[in-house]
Amino acid sequence: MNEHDRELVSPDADVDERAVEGALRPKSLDEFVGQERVREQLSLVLRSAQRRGKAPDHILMSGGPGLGKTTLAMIIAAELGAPLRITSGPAIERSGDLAAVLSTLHEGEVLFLDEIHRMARPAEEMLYVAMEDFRVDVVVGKGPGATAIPIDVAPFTLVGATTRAGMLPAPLRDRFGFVAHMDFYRPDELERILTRSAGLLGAEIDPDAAVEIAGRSRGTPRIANRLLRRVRDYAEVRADGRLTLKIARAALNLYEVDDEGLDRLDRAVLDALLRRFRGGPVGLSTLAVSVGEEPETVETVAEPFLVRSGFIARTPRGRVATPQAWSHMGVAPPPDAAFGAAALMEETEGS
Ligand SMILES: Nc1ncnc2c1ncn2[C@@H]1O[C@H](COP(=O)(O)OP(=O)(O)OP(=O)(O)O)[C@@H](O)[C@H]1O
Repeated sequence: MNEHDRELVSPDADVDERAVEGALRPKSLDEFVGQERVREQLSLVLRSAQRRGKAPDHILMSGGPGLGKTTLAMIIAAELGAPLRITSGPAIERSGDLAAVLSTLHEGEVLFLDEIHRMARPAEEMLYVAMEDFRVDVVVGKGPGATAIPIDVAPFTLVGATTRAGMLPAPLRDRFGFVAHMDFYRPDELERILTRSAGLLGAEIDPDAAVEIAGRSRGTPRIANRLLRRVRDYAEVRADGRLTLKIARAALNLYEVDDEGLDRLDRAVLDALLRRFRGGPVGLSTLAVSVGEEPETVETVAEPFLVRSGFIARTPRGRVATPQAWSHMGVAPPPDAAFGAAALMEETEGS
């Protein structure tokens, strides 16, 4: 499996793709599809702050990649009519990097800090103070002669994004006034996103083609938009440019993304688990060797979605196929296998 194959259903994006995505981003809360609860809560937070004429509380967004965190941060700034500064945890290696950003913020500015859980520890402590007291203490000198020089920070709103809210230290988490949990999208929401995106790309899409693409998009707008672009390419080269159900199916079958959104690696893992290991339990390394991949690749790339969608269960004795896996792959389970999986899952839940 090469990188290119994998990109199609990966929730992550590289720089080039992010540039393409820019054109498809909703610009206001009204245009933002789905995540109803988050939208409503956020709209209240923003409106009440505007009424009071103050910068809103700091906002934390948690959820997987490609669910719209960056898009929402841009929308927050736009709704407030405030400038937006974007940085990320990995870009802040020292507290000085953060001090440079904080000390140059303008009043009311929105600071978007992506992957906030990956920020260096000393910077994290500086951020607590800035969030609460709008001040940074810059330490000058070393050893006993070191002094902290306080610098005022203009009142700002921090919008932090993380794929792992659990990894944030409690003092940091507690300084956010509002936490938005971003969920995976329902198929009907993805259909709306696809129809809107097709319009922006200047392509005509039939409703049943949108349903088809949505079903294979793993609940993630980024993947939906990516599959849409591939189907559009196919429609332009092999047909008259219209995105019909037939074209959508043909294109996605060509790219080997099946009707559950599984790609070649996902299916290879399931196939080995079912046929070679009779549905498991089997250890991760053994399973990985049998599909010619590193255990880490199977664990981080294929497994999360297979587990999330209920094809694989992790048990103390190894990976086990669920009845859904047998039926999706069209393989008849040996008499003891399906029940073995159910029993092991119960064992896990009970333990
Ligand atoms: N609710 C939505 N409605 C319409 N389009 C959306 C929505 N959410 C995301 N998108 C689209 O999906 C793509 C990815 O969104 P975005 O970059 O905001 O995700 P992200 O959660 O910030 O991902 P990452 O964590 O990888 O940065 C963008 O093109 C965006 O326009």
